[in-house]
Amino acid sequence: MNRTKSEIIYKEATEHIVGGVNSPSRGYHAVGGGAPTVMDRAKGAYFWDVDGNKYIDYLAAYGPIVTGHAHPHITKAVTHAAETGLLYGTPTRHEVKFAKMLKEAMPKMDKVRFVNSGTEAVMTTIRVARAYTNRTKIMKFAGCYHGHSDLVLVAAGSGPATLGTPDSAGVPNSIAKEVITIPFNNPEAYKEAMEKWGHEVACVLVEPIVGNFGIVEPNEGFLELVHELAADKGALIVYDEVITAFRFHYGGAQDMLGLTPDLTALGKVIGGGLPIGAYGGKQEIMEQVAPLGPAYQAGTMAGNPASMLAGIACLEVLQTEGVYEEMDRLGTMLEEGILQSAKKHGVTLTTNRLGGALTLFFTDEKVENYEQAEATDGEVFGKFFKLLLKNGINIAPSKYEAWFLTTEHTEDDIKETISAVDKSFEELSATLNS
Ligand SMILES: Cc1ncc(COP(=O)(O)O)c(C=O)c1O
Ligand SMILES: NCC(=O)CCC(=O)O
Repeated sequence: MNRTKSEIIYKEATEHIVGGVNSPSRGYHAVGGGAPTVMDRAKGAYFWDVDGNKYIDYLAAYGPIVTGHAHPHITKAVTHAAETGLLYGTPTRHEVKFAKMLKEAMPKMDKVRFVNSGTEAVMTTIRVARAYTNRTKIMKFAGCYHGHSDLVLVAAGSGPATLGTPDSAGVPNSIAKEVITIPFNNPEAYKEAMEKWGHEVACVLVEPIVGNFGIVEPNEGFLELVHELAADKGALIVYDEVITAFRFHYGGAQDMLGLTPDLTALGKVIGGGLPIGAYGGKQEIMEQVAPLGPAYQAGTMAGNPASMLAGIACLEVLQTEGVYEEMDRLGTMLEEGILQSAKKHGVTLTTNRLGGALTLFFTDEKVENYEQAEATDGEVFGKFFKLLLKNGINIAPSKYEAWFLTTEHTEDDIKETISAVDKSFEELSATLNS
């Protein structure tokens, strides 16, 4: 595969953009280095890079592209936004329509507010929880990524983990001291931490289904315990549904799990590919937010017509009968095909999957917390990533991320992917055995 143009453009990028990328996750440092693939265009389930190579895409831009690239219904909505004014700085009908749609899909939220990224959404839920409880500490689970605001860059998995700097420089110790981090799926550690700190905790921040050290579901009863003890101690529960909302079904993980957080952060899918975030929750808590209450949050771009119209269009596509069932069917097929191929080539592999989201871990252990994900073989993952790319499959360059299916992937794409994986495993086991 010729990647010359990617290499030239990346080299030029490094001269002008710090690290050559606009988000560290996009670099190939965690997969053995080299120039990241520079993509030229995308349509449906496919990418074409600047050298003309075609890929089946499972990155889905780290989750948002659930209806595939350049979906015609979303393209039409964005075109309409461009033609009628991209940014008003005034209320619009679109934001009201979209807020109603979100609330219908996630009925446990009484009120919402739109922002521009998942980072902003989570950051604000914390501020609101602190304002409401008049407490400062927060509790989070190790390896869960909640964006790059100061408080949540402590023991953050995903991108920061691949850099080996889980605690970012520039985050003062005084802030890190406000964060209590505990292992996911560990009831004893949670009980202990709640016993010790619970009365000082403003909120417990949870990815109800983890997406940032791979896809990891909560063990039976774990989230219920998280809710119960938080309520006992007067701490709020904040669900970070930036990845999970509208990924597994039409609505949030909270509705699938039958649990009610006090506040919810949203992002990714709800923007249909444009920048977005949102947060929402119980009326009484949301009334802390300005202009009604003392917790300030604002945004020049917040609720902009383009993101609203793209988000509405994306949810309209997701309302199509059977789309989630089909992603689950194809996800199952993909997982089974990959596992069979791993077995055939003697590759040690464990998979975690929910619907159309799948993570491959190079280990024979079950992965249900960050420590276990961290212990999986990153070097083998890096080799596999490069082989897969060469064989026409694009996934995230990190062992902590998921493969995301979209409504545009077909059974033929899955078959082609399984063949590419098979070829990659064959080549991988040859290198490992040589
Ligand atoms: C669970 C979760 N929360 C928050 C974020 C931050 O969102 P953004 O990158 O839009 O700021 C991410 C993703 O990157 C995420 O996966
Ligand atoms: N799961 C982690 C991400 O989605 C991060 C994307 C980014 O920061 O570029």
